[in-house]
Amino acid sequence: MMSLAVRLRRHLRRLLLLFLSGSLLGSAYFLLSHSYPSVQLSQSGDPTSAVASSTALPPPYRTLNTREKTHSNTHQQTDTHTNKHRYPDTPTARQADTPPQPSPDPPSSVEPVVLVLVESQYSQLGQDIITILESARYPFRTEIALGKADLPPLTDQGRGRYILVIYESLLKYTGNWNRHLLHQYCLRYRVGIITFHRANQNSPPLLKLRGFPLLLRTNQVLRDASVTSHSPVLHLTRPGTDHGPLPGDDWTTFTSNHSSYQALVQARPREGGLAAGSGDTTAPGFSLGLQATVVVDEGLWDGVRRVVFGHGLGYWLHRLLLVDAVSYLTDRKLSLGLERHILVDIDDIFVGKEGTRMNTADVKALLNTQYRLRSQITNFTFNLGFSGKFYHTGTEQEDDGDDMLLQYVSEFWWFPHMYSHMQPHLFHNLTSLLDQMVLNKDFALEHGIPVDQGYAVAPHHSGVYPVHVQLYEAWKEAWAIKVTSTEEYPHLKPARYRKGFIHNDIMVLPRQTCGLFTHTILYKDYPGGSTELDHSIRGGELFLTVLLNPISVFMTHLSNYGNDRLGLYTFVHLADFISTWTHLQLLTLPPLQLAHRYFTLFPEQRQPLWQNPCDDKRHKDIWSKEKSCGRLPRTLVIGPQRTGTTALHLFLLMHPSISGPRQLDGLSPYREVQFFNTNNYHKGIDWYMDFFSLPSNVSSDFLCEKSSSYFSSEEAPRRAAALLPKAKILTLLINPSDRAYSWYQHQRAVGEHVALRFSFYKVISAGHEAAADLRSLQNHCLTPGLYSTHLGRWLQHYPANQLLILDGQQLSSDPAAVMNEVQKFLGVTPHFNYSQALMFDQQKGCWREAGRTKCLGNKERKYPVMEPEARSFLSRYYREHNINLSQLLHQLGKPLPSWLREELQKVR
Ligand SMILES: Nc1ncnc2c1ncn2[C@@H]1O[C@H](COP(=O)(O)OS(=O)(=O)O)[C@@H](OP(=O)(O)O)[C@H]1O
Repeated sequence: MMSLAVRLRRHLRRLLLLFLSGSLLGSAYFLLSHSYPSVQLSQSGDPTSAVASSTALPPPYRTLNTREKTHSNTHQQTDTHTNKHRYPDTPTARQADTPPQPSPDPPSSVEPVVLVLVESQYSQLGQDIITILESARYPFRTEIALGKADLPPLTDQGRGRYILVIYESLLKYTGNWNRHLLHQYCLRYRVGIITFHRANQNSPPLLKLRGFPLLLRTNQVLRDASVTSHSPVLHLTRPGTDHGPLPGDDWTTFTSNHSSYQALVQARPREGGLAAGSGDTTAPGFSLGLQATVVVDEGLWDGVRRVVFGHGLGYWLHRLLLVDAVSYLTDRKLSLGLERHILVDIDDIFVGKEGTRMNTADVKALLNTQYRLRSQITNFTFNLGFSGKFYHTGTEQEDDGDDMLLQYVSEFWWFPHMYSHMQPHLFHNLTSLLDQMVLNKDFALEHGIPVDQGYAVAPHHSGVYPVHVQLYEAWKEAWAIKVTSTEEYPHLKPARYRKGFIHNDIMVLPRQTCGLFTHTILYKDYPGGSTELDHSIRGGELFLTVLLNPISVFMTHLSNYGNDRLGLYTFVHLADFISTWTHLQLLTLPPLQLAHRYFTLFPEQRQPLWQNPCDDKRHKDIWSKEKSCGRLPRTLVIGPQRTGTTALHLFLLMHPSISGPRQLDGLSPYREVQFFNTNNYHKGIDWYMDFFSLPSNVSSDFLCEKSSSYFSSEEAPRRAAALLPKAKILTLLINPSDRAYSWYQHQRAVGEHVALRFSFYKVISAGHEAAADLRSLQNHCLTPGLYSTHLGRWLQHYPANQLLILDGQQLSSDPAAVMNEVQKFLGVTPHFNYSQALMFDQQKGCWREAGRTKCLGNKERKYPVMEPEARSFLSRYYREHNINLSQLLHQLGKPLPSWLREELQKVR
């Protein structure tokens, strides 16, 4: 028998559907019938996708109560009260009796993207929100909440664009005249809202939000924040009380008489800080004498779930709760889970000046702490990195400490450093690197140190990133290394952007900072004062690092474990704080297992993205002096294929200041390096640079590389822009139909069977069911011609002024004019006179260097003209793309080539 609860739920669902369809239709009708020019509906006609920016918009669609009507005329966003009798509003009958419910079965069609509506680009709170989202790797989009009626489009063809909305300003949110559209969206897609109220000196002491059963008291001075137990928001957070004053004297607290609102955090007024009206805290969900600083609206009021903070994210507990609020309001879709892996490396074992090393008491403390930490961090084991050369080079007590470490060798994990702690990038010669490693390995074998852990670290990150290929080779050969770690990829800062990658089968894990460095040995001398370290542990940077990273590898040094034993202090207190305040399950895994886990969690990080080592001073400092960024090209000819790119490249190379790749590995001028678009990329930048000789003058001479399939490659623009952000990009366009035909004819000329078997028309018009080889040829014929798509991708990564689009037809008829344009664009000197240097060979039908006989570029092929049937098929096929291309060229302020004008005329 159907239970009452089930029947009630169904009834509510039906009511919700009725409400939704009614209000959505009503809104759509209203917006459409008033046809405000600034309100655009998406193709789906969904009113929640409206972009509303007009200041003349009507008040919200839903029935207003009397007070709201009065205020809506003046567009006043909040009511300021001192009169207790007017607080709080009684909900209208409809709201009280049948509150709309969020969809119980959320539609799957919502993008997992958070919409963040910030006050301005630079607002502190906005940046704090973004920092947390970025650190947690949650996709988000930021919009500036400008006008009172602004709302970005929320849907795209029936699909919800956002899984959660974070409004930096509660007043901007509640004061938005289109918030009913936002709420409809939230109801339909079960989307929640997080918002903050930051009071300032001008804030009235009491604020009643229009349309919400919520009263705000501002500028409160509070202490002893306690997280209430049993809140549905709590996931990572453990309830408890943070004793002591809350930072600042501008806290906002909330009271509500509606059961939808529950206190999540409550605090006591500090003496002298009690605000008027505090006696109202008898309302449901609020405790007597305590002020609610964070409240949860469970959606019983108007169907929308919210979490409202009465301060920014400067307070550590709010940062933790924000992570939980995101998880709660997205039904755990944006959630980091409870497991956190921590690996603590202790580097420089045996290295270090006398007086900064561990004695036997320190080693005992290390062992004891390791056992103690195992009760909070499963399997916790310190990972010791050693340089054998410095064994027994401390004081007598420190040498005893060395021996004690070796006595307990099996209690720890071990990894090799360089024998003499040398930086690997200084060794250009693989053999000398290997010699150093073998010395350390011999030391390890002699002292019973395990040599099979597969993990190694290089001093000062040297050679790990930027990659020193010799280091990777030597590691593999000497130690069979499979894992390393660095803080340098892609850059040291900001730390939250650090990633891993895999190169030459060695997994590189990102390393996090714990605030301890070789020189940090005394608590009292901690940079910025010892409280800095405590802040970092107690909810600050170090705590957040563990909170927001499923895997944290920390690097500490021997010197942090002698003297004050700051390393032990740090991790013991960190583990205590985490156990007190969170449900996180901490564990340690050996590096190899950890690395496998990391790349299972983040498979997209496996492939590296190489940057230019000279663009980061730290990278340059740990890059071999024998390598030079001068050996990276400054110009790329990207294609597409069959548009005259070989001729263009050879014309460029005629210029006295321009040179191309050396003819390595039998690379003829007609062969291409194809670095950015193929697996060659994984050979690393050393491989790429080996193609180029250092130009005589790095600043005025140009290295140029041409690979004509870069143009349509998905990967090439992103990779090229990461390594060569300042490069000038040259592309040649001809009619895409002719390009397709030229490719087909080229395939026939080189004896490609499928091209010989099928007519051009058969190739281009082949259906999905066609054989794979035919489809592949079709793809090569057609896809590069989707010019606007490919150009759009390059323009996502390069500014328009670094891209020159040339007319291939003109390169054929008047190359000197084109080359003059190119010279100007590149800023290359001296001016080279191509009119004199180039001659057209009538007999061969090609351009050649004056005085020489060889054709420059692929010779014009003699092949039959394209069948009219194929031409009109292709004109139709490319029609949309050609229109898009013309719009793109128009936006870029570039003239339309004649072939494009002709194609556009056909459209008409
Ligand atoms: N100066 C000049 N300007 C413009 N076009 C020229 C020039 N010289 C040769 N060609 C024609 O370019 C076609 C070959 O293009 P690519 O060199 O880009 O081919 S490839 O991608 O490197 O295979 C090839 O086209 P088809 O004639 O269709 O085969 C050549 O004729």
